[in-house]
Amino acid sequence: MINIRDLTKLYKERVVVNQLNLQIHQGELFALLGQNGAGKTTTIKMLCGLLSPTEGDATIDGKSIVQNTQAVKQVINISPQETAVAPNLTVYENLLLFSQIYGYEKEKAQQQVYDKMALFGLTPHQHDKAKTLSGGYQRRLSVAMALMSNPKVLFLDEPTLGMDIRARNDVWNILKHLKGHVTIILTSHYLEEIEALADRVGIMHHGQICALGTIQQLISETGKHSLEEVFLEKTEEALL
Ligand SMILES: Nc1ncnc2c1ncn2[C@@H]1O[C@H](COP(=O)(O)OP(=O)(O)OP(=O)(O)O)[C@@H](O)[C@H]1O
Repeated sequence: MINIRDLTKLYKERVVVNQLNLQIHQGELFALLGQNGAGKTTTIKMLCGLLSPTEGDATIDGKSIVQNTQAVKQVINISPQETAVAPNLTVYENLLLFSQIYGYEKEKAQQQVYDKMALFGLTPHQHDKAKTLSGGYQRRLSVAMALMSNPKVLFLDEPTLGMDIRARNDVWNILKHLKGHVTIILTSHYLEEIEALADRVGIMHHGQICALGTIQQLISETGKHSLEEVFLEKTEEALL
């Protein structure tokens, strides 16, 4: 579904993503894990067509992110780190706007909005302006909006940042429902989130994937006891 080949990004002379090679399968929930600055968001932005790679390419559903960015944008969607809701529109209006942007007829659009509000527990807040929602509810709305286009591939950059335990649990349950139907690439610093959701994990360090596999594989390959121990070993810096 996603085939990344030698994907590279330089900011001035600084290499931020370094000849990344990775395949992500259809319907898989793939977690990208890495320290601050490892290159996760930059990778996601390139895959979404928001940033041009310096070198390399990737195909999504057979379409090149370099040659065919518009076609890629038709099959993907993203819930970015910075929540992308229109602050002065209500929950209902935000969702309806997105549904209509994606070209759904009014009746179909309204039905989609009601479905997504129910799925995300947003119905009681449908008349609230987005700016009055708590951070956790804004994230829920942002993820719901990303699903309005019924994407084949969904990128979620730290989807549960700032959510309380129940809100996080609700989003996890939604993502578990989507697994197998939508290919999901998720970044998160919460290891328990990755343990709960991910089919496979890629640990990113200095712009490269330094470990790849299921959590069980990573644990048994390294002889460690937990994903946290694996992560700490793989991202350890040499002491000067
Ligand atoms: N527009 C930019 N210009 C210059 N450097 C940038 C730019 N955007 C990101 N960087 C740098 O690229 C590196 C990788 O950033 P990126 O946001 O991809 O990391 P990340 O793994 O997503 O980190 P985090 O976990 O903190 O979100 C960082 O050192 C960052 O400072």
